[in-house]
Amino acid sequence: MSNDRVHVNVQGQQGKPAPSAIKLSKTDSLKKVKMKIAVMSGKGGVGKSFVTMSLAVGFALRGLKVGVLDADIYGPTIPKLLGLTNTSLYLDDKRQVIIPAVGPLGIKVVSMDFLLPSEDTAVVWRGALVAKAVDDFLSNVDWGELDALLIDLPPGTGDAPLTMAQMLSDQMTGSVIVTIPSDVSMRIVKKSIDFSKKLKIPIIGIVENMCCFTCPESGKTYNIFGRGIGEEMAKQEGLQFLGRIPMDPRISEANDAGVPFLLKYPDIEAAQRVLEIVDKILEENKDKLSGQQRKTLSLMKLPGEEEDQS
Ligand SMILES: Nc1ncnc2c1ncn2[C@@H]1O[C@H](COP(=O)(O)OP(=O)(O)OP(=O)(O)O)[C@@H](O)[C@H]1O
Repeated sequence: MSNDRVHVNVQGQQGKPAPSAIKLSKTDSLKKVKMKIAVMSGKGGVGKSFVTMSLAVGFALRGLKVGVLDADIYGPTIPKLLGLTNTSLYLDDKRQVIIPAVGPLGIKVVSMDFLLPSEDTAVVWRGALVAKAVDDFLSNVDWGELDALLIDLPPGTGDAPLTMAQMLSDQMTGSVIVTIPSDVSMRIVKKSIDFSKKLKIPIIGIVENMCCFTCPESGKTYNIFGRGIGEEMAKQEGLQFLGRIPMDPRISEANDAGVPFLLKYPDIEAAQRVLEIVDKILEENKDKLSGQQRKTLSLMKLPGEEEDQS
């Protein structure tokens, strides 16, 4: 990587700038990745990164080899959500490629967060530098063989997500659009749909996060932001509605602790909803995963104890 601020560990030596003469191309780097899914949202704070991380964990629980590219350069949160703080990327000096960090269930992760000197450092780059950093990530990371790579795009439809989506558009399998069911958010979702269409990224579907909250004491469900708006919007736009994920304090607690809630609280409703979304995406993309042996991992079992389903 050419920018001074971008440092990686070179064979364990922290802080040494990586050489710029890197050999892979974007196409090479992603060649062995079967499904490339961009996760986007029209506005910040709707849980896009949480959904990205949960889909990654869900795919891994289904036996897929998974990677996550945290392209949310200005607010990278994937490492935190996967308990990968204080982790660095490594450069394979011989092959001149970046080796992703490895999180729970073997999920490979590359994030700008690994390259910042501290958690509180703000990235203040303009679009061109951001594009360069993401291009470096896309071209120089050795993802190896992956069934699914999830790309957490920056929120909105401005300069940063546009630059990244443009760079990726010819490579993408599709996009997943995340929203909350408020009227305001749904108006903004229309922009994401338009954005994806203009960039010719096929839209896999819409996920409604924080759809509702069920009070543990009364069992009563409250639709805090609104009801059914995501599904309605999907219908109007002729898109697949992938599902809704409830709000649950155990999710934020697990997120803050850096433990995927799917692993910590596998039997809560939100976990079932996420796995339903995962299964819909897998069903829709089964042609890309052909040859992949489908596994079902019981959430009550530890990873590795799963049984193959033929
Ligand atoms: N279903 C949920 N239940 C409880 N908490 C949630 C849920 N979804 C997300 N959160 C919490 O909401 C906050 C925002 O989530 P997240 O960082 O994923 O949003 P984002 O859309 O990626 O934000 P930005 O786009 O601004 O980076 C986090 O603290 C996360 O733990």
